[in-house]
Amino acid sequence: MTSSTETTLAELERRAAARRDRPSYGHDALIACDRLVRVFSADGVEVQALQGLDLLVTEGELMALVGASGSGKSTLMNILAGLDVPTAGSAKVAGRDLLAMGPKERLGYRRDVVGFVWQQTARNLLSYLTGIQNITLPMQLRGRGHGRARAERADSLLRMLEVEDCRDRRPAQMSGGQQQRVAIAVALANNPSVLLADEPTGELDSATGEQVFAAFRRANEELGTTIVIVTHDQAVASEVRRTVAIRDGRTSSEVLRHTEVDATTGQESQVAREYAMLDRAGRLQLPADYTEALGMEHRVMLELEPDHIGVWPDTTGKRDTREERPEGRG
Ligand SMILES: Nc1ncnc2c1ncn2[C@@H]1O[C@H](COP(=O)(O)OP(=O)(O)OP(=O)(O)O)[C@@H](O)[C@H]1O
Repeated sequence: MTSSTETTLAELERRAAARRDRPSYGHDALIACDRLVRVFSADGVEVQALQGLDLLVTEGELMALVGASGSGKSTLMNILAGLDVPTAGSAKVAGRDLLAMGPKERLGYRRDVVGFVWQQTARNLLSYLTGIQNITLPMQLRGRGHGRARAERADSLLRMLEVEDCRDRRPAQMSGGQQQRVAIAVALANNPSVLLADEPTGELDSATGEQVFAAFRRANEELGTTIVIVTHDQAVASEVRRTVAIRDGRTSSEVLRHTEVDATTGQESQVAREYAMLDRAGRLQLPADYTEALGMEHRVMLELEPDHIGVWPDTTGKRDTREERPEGRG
């Protein structure tokens, strides 16, 4: 064996060891979806609702999920809510493996780990119970604490979300926005690690939607609850620090926002930047308007630069065609 081969072997061993010791994907995330797949079969036709979706959400985040109709948002939310099981891949929430849970664990997961708020208010609240009864019910079902402690927690949630006046009213006696804020209190009753909301402002006018979003923000800031909101509402999507877009069952891009303070004037401004997603296999989805603008399809040329990677349209085929084209034809 030559010395250069020995070096190569030693180097390979070193790399293999480094790979083994590397922390697993999403080890420090509260929600970790890894190559998540969900296939539905209906009338012999298969629909791939999720096609290898990767998503990491850190504890304490308040983030939005956006995407065209049919892109897979609700499918993902149902999986995270423990209501549906993925076909393949992995999904972990607060250390629970959503593919490995049995029916009993799944029930416990839905009761203790996640809370949800749906678009349809009727799905969130029981019509024959008052606000406070709706909020204490999940605590009662969990069987922890005494009546007074439960009522105290419910009252503090009603106060925090500014709907104390709905305490003794039934849902029909509340406005749509109040119903959604009481629904947030119900979802928070058992102090879940994650609060999931699917189009929670979908049926509300923009001013009311803003109040409901403010209630989510308060829950996130005061209780530290991690919140994922699926929304078509641009106002909601632009007010969170992180918006993840789903396209064709995969996360396709992300917008991150932060506040910058002008050093001279001291004025604050919101800065938003869009990122493309690089999956674990190194695949990158380029925005369709970029690839179309440069006529990129099938193949692109890549070049590694010290601080970036250049992507160029592949001109080989075009040049060949031009060269082969008989004279006088274009
Ligand atoms: N139970 C099901 N059986 C068959 N196909 C389904 C089922 N649920 C969802 N799908 C299909 O999976 C794809 C993703 O649907 P999903 O509801 O997750 O999209 P979405 O992004 O939430 O859309 P919307 O914004 O309209 O709610 C769609 O093509 C949908 O028709």
